[in-house]
Amino acid sequence: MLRASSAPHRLFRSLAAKHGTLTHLQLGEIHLLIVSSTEFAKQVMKTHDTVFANRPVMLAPKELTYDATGVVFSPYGDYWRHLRKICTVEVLSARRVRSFRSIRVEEVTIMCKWIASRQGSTVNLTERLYMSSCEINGYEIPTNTRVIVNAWAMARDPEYWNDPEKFMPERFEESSVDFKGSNLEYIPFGAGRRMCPGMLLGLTNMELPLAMLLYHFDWEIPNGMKAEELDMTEDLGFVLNRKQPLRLIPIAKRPLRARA
Ligand code: HEM
Repeated sequence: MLRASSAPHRLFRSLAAKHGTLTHLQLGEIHLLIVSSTEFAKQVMKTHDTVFANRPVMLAPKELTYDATGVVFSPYGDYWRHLRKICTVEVLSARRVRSFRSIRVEEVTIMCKWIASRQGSTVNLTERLYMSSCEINGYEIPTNTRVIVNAWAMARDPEYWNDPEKFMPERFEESSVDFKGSNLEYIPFGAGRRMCPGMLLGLTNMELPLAMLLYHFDWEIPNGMKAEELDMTEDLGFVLNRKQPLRLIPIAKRPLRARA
């Protein structure tokens, strides 16, 4: 298990294939419940949402976030509810996200100008674009069990997806599945009470740069490599990253106009 710790999402998926999509692990005194199917994720994130909305007390967040007093790591309760309200109503509301539009456009234009100045040479895109106890299915889940919902595995479940490992964005064109937490087979922003409150800001900050990069440039893979040959190895950090940076060659397609 320790050897597989750089890809726990893969390890947990293979454990699920062998032992079932609700797996209990005991690591010393810590109970860990790994949920790898939409059916059980629904129990955790919808049916028993309040029970699982808590966060474990962990050393790193305590040290790094002023005794876990931020919204991400604070325990479920009145204090978290208060912070969450400030986040959704004041900091991350649609009105607030819209109000930063001009800054967003300015920043993305600066990035595109930089890319245009590197036309024909290879640019590193990954660097540049960072932009209480309860019962489930007859099993008694002890208090303080830590739950990991393997959203990565669920988004690749052949029961829900055709050709699940294939990058095929067009699969969403005719589909009613969205990413806002109601379809548990696809939950990049989580689901339930602790779902990401920054979804709108995150999406807005992704959509504009992506649209401008595709509108103004064509992109070529260096060294005559084919798309299938790109190294897609994953690297686990706070989120799942590419191990090798994405290096592509920008070819200017439509000129960037100066904005007022
Ligand atoms: C594409 C970008 C983003 C993705 C994919 C993402 C994804 C997530 C996920 C999966 C969670 C955990 C949800 C759960 O436990 O069910 C989360 C929580 C959270 N996210 Fe995001 N997020 C993004 C952008 C942002 C941004 C831009 C902000 C704010 C500036 C933000 C603030 C938060 C906060 C505060 C929480 C904790 C909420 C709580 O515990 O109540 N996120 N995010």
